[in-house]
Amino acid sequence: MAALLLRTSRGLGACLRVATGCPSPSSCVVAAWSSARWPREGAVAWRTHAQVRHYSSSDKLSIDMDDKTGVAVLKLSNPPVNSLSLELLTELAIGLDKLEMNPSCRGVIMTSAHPHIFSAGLDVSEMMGKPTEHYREFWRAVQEMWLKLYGSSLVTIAAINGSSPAGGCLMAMCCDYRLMADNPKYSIGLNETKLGIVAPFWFRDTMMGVVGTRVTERSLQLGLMYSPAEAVHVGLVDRTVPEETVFEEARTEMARWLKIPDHARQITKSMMRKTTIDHLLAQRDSDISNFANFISKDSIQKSLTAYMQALRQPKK
Ligand SMILES: CCCCCCC/C=C/C(=O)SCCNC(=O)CCNC(=O)[C@H](O)C(C)(C)COP(=O)(O)OP(=O)(O)OC[C@H]1O[C@@H](n2cnc3c(N)ncnc32)[C@H](O)[C@@H]1OP(=O)(O)O
Repeated sequence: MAALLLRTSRGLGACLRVATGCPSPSSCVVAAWSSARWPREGAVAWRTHAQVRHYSSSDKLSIDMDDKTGVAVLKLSNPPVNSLSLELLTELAIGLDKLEMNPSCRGVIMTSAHPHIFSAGLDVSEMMGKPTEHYREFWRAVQEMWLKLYGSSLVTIAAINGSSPAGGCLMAMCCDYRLMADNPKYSIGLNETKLGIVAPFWFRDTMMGVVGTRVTERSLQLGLMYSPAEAVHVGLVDRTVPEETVFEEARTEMARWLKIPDHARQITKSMMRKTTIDHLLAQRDSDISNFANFISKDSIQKSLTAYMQALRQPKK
């Protein structure tokens, strides 16, 4: 059974389907894993160094897979602030898919190649002054990235080595465990309301799964950004570590998680996340339409413009 599960794993959906004997992807967890886009041969350059394989199809993302340990390191590398553009989101989904399909991969550490910023969240320029079709395509890519990361059957650990607002916080919350550099200058949280926009239900559900209903309600309404210490206090981050040790601590934590038999951990993870994933899958198209309608409104475009202008002002 264990071997069968491991060999057939294609994200949490397949994992629970095999475990429960459910034949129909549509009635199970993650039906939307797109095999049509997998593998994208030709777009991916492979380099081999001993047991570490590097692959990426973009300079905005690097993925190093160590066949010996079964651990991949996924580094966001989209200067200046690792904002999640359509291109980066697409590469992330493809990269996660690739790791999911790699039988020697058991865990992923997600981190940033840039010091001080984990990710600034969604690229606001993708949500401003564009045609509706672009908004639809962008939002589908945001959903896809979330489905792949939140629905991953691998152990996922966020090594948060800098600030992580909004979509950056969402990515970290999708992971199984979060370590953050203890630098008080950094902050993390879902600050959408401060931009005059509203985090959708699946952002909310992801946060509720991490910190519970009350903290989520307060955090979302006020668009709260937490310092690393505060984030630990509310449970948004599991622990803080000295800045220079974030990555090594993530490796040590990963080793702990990998001691658990994959099939048991995967089925448990799937059980915990199934309802949330199903919720988005059932409403995927209407969620895209909602986003495109909402973001196209003049009042929302004005809010985003004002927010970006304020961001460009010299910092006090
Ligand atoms: C039904 C409707 C649903 C709608 C839901 C939408 C959900 C949205 C989710 C999101 O993720 S929205 C994005 C929210 N992100 C933020 O609010 C972060 C804003 N950025 C910052 O707070 C800071 O930039 C930083 C990340 C803390 C880094 O600070 P630092 O001082 O190091 O750099 P800056 O000088 O501020 O920025 C450099 C450069 O980058 C631009 N920039 C920053 N963030 C973004 C971004 N998210 N998207 C696009 N561009 C960004 C910033 O404007 C600067 O540009 P230039 O001035 O150099 O041109």
